[in-house]
Amino acid sequence: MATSATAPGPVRAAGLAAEEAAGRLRRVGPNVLPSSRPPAIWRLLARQLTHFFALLLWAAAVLAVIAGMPELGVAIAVVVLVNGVFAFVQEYRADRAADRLRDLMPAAATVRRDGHRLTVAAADLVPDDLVLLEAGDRISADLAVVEAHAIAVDESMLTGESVPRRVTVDERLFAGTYLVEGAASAIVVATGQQTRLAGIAELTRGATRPPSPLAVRLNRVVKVVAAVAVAVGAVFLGTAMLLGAEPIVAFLLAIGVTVALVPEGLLPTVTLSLAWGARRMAGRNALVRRLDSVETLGSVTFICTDKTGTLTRNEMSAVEVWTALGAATVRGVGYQPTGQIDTPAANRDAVADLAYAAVRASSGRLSRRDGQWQPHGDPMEVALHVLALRAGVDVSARERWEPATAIYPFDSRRLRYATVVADTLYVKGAPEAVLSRCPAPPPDAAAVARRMAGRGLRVLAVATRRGPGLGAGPERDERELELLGLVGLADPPRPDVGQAVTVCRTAGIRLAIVTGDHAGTAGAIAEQVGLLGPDRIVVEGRDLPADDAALADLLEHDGVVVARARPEDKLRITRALQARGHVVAMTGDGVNDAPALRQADIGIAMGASGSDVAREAADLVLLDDHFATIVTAVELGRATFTNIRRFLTYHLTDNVAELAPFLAWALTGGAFPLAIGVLQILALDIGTDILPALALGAEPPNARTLAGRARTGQLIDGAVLRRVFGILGPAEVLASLGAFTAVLLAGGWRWAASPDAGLLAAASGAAFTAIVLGQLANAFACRSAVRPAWRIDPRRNPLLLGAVAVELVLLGVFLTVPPLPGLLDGDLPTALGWLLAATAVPTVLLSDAAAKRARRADARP
Ligand SMILES: Nc1ncnc2c1ncn2[C@@H]1O[C@H](COP(=O)(O)OP(=O)(O)OP(=O)(O)O)[C@@H](O)[C@H]1O
Repeated sequence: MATSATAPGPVRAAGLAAEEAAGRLRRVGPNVLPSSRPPAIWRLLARQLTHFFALLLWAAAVLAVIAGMPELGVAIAVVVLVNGVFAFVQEYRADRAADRLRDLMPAAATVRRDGHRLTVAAADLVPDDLVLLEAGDRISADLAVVEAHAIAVDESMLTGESVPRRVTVDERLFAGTYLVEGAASAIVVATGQQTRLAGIAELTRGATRPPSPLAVRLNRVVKVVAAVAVAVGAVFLGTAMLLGAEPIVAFLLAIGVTVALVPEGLLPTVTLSLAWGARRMAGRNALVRRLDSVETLGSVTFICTDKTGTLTRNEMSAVEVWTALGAATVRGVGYQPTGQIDTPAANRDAVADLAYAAVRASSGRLSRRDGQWQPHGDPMEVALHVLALRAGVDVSARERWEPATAIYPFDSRRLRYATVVADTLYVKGAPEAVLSRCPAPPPDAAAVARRMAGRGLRVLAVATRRGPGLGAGPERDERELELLGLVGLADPPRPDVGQAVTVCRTAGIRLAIVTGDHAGTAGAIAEQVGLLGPDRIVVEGRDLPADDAALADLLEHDGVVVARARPEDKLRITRALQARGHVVAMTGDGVNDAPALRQADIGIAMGASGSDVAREAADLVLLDDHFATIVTAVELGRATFTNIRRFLTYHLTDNVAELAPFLAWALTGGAFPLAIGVLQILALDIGTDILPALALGAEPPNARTLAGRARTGQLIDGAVLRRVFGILGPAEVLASLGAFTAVLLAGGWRWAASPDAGLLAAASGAAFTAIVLGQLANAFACRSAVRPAWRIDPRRNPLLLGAVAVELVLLGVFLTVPPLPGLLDGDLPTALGWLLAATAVPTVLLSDAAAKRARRADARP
């Protein structure tokens, strides 16, 4: 490994003065890329009005006007316009929601200013700032390297080259790339528009995103329904011609029917409902990076979580120290450097030496600013600094006299971190990774480490080596070590993890801990939070079964702990579970976790800790790093998925009710009059139906959301189709055609006769009213797939109450406000018509409840 270091000059080492930085920021402006201006609104709208389908409809509208049916022409035009505007508004809002999500997680950078290490917003970087980088960091400006410790950068986003490039002092690092190995400090040479990335961003702007898998699936649904609509149109055309209608009139009516039945509004409604889901998740600290992850989250069946920070608080404190001279107990509060170390006097110096060595082999520090102690970097390393201060070691002073000459940063292969200071090497790391490099470790060291881990402590071994010739790289230097002792760090479990684990178990979601930590530590924490399964399986990464099927078998025992897992183990585990049909959520925070995060159905990274590389590869970022937040996100994902099914069920039922009159008319060869016309269908589709469908998309999660297994995959499955075509649709058809026929018969109509226009309009008004009222009842029925509508508290979805109120007002308008009744061919129903139309409500509610009851009875053993 190439290692080079030149100590930065005295001015550079302290970084810019804060005042100077602020002045420069005012002069050169913030370090942001020119924002990619969204395309003009009129352009987006125009796109919705001119796609292939819309153009066909425009042509049909013109034809209709020419053929002397202006009301049909206008109606078709209204459909195109309303659908276009509707799709535009929803897409626009969903895009906005996605933008806001991005803004929630601003990029940060670590700099040195006035000699202090600070975290600043990447946008505040200015030329000549001294930036401190560690493996996993995103590079936020163009930089010149002044100090390099075995660094490599991933420049694939700029050059397409996927092999990381080794970089040494004086070379350039470019904004938008990632440091994937080592540690470095570098000076900012260009920010914002001046960076190389800005030039490239200019080129790629306007590139279109590929459609998401969900969009592809939904498009399929829309296509199937559209095909049905076209078929119905064709049957209609044939029948009309057989009955002697003029071909052009028949043709246009057929187009009208087809238009009416195609659910163009479906896709945007789904998108909006995903955006709602994403917004709710963001409100609960779960940030999805793509909208369709909302839906995938709902179908997660297996969660692999790590430990530190997710199950535990990531508030480490060194509580035990062991040296060859004896044990020590550390007492103190949080990061307060005051505290006490209980140990025999003879051991004090050994403990102090160990603590100093541990801090030197770290980069995390505690520093004092404005009278406050503040942690910087890895909380575990900060805890070691606290330990050193409690042992009475003035680390900062000694560090100033003894600067590091080489650093071998921690990586998940070596499991060690080492620093060379002149003729001394300081090392800390996982006990087995350090003890194996000590020729003569104290005989009981390994046993002590195991005992500490068994109590749930994270254990580090600290060692040193003295002598000339150091600085030749970790492989050469990290040998013949002399063990200084062990440190046990406590990191208490988060309080509400236990509950979240229980929720997962009721939701049929399997769990596993996949951690880089020691088996003893991980097993103890798993036990404490109730995650360890009844079989108490704790296995190390290297002992995992070589065969993927056997690996999946092992993990299917719920609550398995995989300790000392390497990044490649995470990738294998993900693949093996996916091959079993699991939808896998996998957490990761390190640079090397990126492949596993990409492979997982839901890759989860941490917003508070963890690397930028992992966040970039993830689908979900936990702002609070908390395991319970994963469970919340899954719950909201399921709720969103259920809502999409709810309004699909609602919408398709309406289509059945709209189709039936045409089928009845066509199948009887016109002997049974057409109960509703094309314009009435349009009034239903783009009038009364829209708001309740949207309101169903906002149904809040309920107690049942997380009870039982996830329903994966299909939005429209057998259950939805049975409900639509077997229960809800027929109930509405029965009520509407029943009302229609009864009004006709009461008005003196006989089979195969043409009813007079007034009677037909009154009967048609009754049929129309029945469908609207049936849909009203249907909206409440669709709120649950298992409970009768009247068992669900209506106040839980006030939007729906508002939506049905509007629906009723619209019904009144369509029936009474001229010229609408004349245009729609539907008059105010007669008293009998009203009465029968009103039966749609109990018909829909009761048949739905009966079906739900029957299904429940079936489900019982
Ligand atoms: N900064 C460090 N310096 C030295 N050793 C470390 C450091 N961080 C971790 N280790 C050692 O490496 C082991 C693995 O750590 P790593 O951070 O890879 O685990 P992880 O998978 O992130 O753990 P978790 O699941 O707890 O988040 C630890 O148990 C510890 O012994």
